[in-house]
Amino acid sequence: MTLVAGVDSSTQSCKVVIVEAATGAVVREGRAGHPDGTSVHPDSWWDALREALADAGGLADVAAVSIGGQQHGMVLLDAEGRVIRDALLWNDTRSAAAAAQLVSEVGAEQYAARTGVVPVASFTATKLRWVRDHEPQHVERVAAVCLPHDWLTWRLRGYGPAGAADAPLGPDLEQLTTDRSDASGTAYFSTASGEYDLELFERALGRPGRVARSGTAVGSLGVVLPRVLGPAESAGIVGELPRIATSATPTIVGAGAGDNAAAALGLGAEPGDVVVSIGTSGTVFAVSGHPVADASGTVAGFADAAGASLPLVATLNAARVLDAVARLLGVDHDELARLALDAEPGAGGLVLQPYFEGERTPNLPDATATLFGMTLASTTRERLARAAIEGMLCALADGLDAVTRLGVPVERLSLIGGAARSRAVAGIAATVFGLPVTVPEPGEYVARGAALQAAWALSGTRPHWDLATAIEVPADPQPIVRKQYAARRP
Ligand SMILES: Nc1ncnc2c1ncn2[C@@H]1O[C@H](COP(=O)(O)OP(=O)(O)O)[C@@H](O)[C@H]1O
Ligand SMILES: O=C(CO)[C@@H](O)[C@H](O)COP(=O)(O)O
Repeated sequence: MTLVAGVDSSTQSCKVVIVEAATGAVVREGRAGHPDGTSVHPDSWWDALREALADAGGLADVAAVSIGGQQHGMVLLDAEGRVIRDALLWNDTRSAAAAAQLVSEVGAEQYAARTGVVPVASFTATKLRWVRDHEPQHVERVAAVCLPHDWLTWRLRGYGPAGAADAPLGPDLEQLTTDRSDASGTAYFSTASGEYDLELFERALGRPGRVARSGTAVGSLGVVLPRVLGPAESAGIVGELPRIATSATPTIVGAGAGDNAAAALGLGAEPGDVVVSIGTSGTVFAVSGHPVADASGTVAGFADAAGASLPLVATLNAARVLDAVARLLGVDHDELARLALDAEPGAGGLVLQPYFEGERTPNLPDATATLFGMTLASTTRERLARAAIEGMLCALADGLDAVTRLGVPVERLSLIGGAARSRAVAGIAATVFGLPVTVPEPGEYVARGAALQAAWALSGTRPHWDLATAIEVPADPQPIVRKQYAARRP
């Protein structure tokens, strides 16, 4: 039996699944936590990856592995392969003014036409501009810029800071790789052409960039950007690393992907399928045959991990909204779900605008959350629980509207991510979206997509694995919910 592994290095944790290459059946799993915060040292992801791999029984019997990861995070490396500063993550909003500045210099239409996206604080380019403006002491040291999954892929292959025991191959920056899906979240890459837009990179950091190329002389001009691999390409092989049981036969390392694109692979999403993921971020995305350019900036025209496009809307406030309200009510997630299901659609007029962490869609980086419609009658535990789920889902339903307005077809909606495990979320989603909702069997779909990519790199042919459905909820439109929410829109 040939085994392959997939990794989801996400915001809150690192998850590993080891599956049969032929069927996708899960054989072993592992996980490890990531630190809190929106500015994180990449070493903590590397530690978590090794811990999660060990928890999953190691890679000794695994033929190929691939890494899906949280998108957009800015990893800066110096010429010795050292991390220059903590990575600024996708949910760090300090670069909101830098984003506005870049858009005013280039124009929203131009950005959308050249890259598929209009920068907001989440995108890597805006973080580079923030560093240029606020930490100029770092700028001249930057020898390479990469993303979380690019850096972990490089580390897993045995590269890393000069002299580190767990980086036997040393700091060869020319070995950095990425894929289209993650590169398309930088705001200096064209989804349509599959090439970096080096003028936009230089505009952001104030230094010229160039693509990594083996054999380039040390000291060559330009900041190194990872080479963009195709969906079935491999980045190399797993290095001989302490704490990772490696086999006599080399373990191939796949290209890896942004987490949402990996989830689309893991679900086997096709045109007509819309995926709603409720993890730290809330995302709504679809696989599309055509690149999308939305100059309003609501829909990001990302690339997928299989050669197509992945129009996507992301919110900053998703599963953690439910965590916060459960904490406030002093209950666990099962009890929160029970409470919510005991309240009526619309929660008696209680509306939670869930901008706890600022918001990205709509672009309100400094916003805070607000509870509207509190009366003596509406202010109950049940209605608060329901308002939390409804508010979080209404923000995503606005996202779905934006995706469909661009002509992306919607035939089926699948719900994934940590909060899809809630007993209440799928049922309430059917009232808010007004569509049938499918929840696949609980599982790590980003990691599964990465594993599928690993199997693809191994055999050269895209595998098609069966997917088991746990819950199917028929459409149950309750227009009152979105009407109330819309009335409170900023
Ligand atoms: N049954 C549940 N109901 C609601 N939320 C849940 C449930 N189980 C887990 N979660 C939440 O899901 C989130 C983790 O989801 P995950 O998709 O792994 O996040 P990420 O990929 O962003 O790290 C956590 O905030 C966790 O509290
Ligand atoms: O910023 C985005 C998508 O544009 C987020 O979806 C990140 O990719 C983080 O994902 P999670 O860790 O929340 O799954």
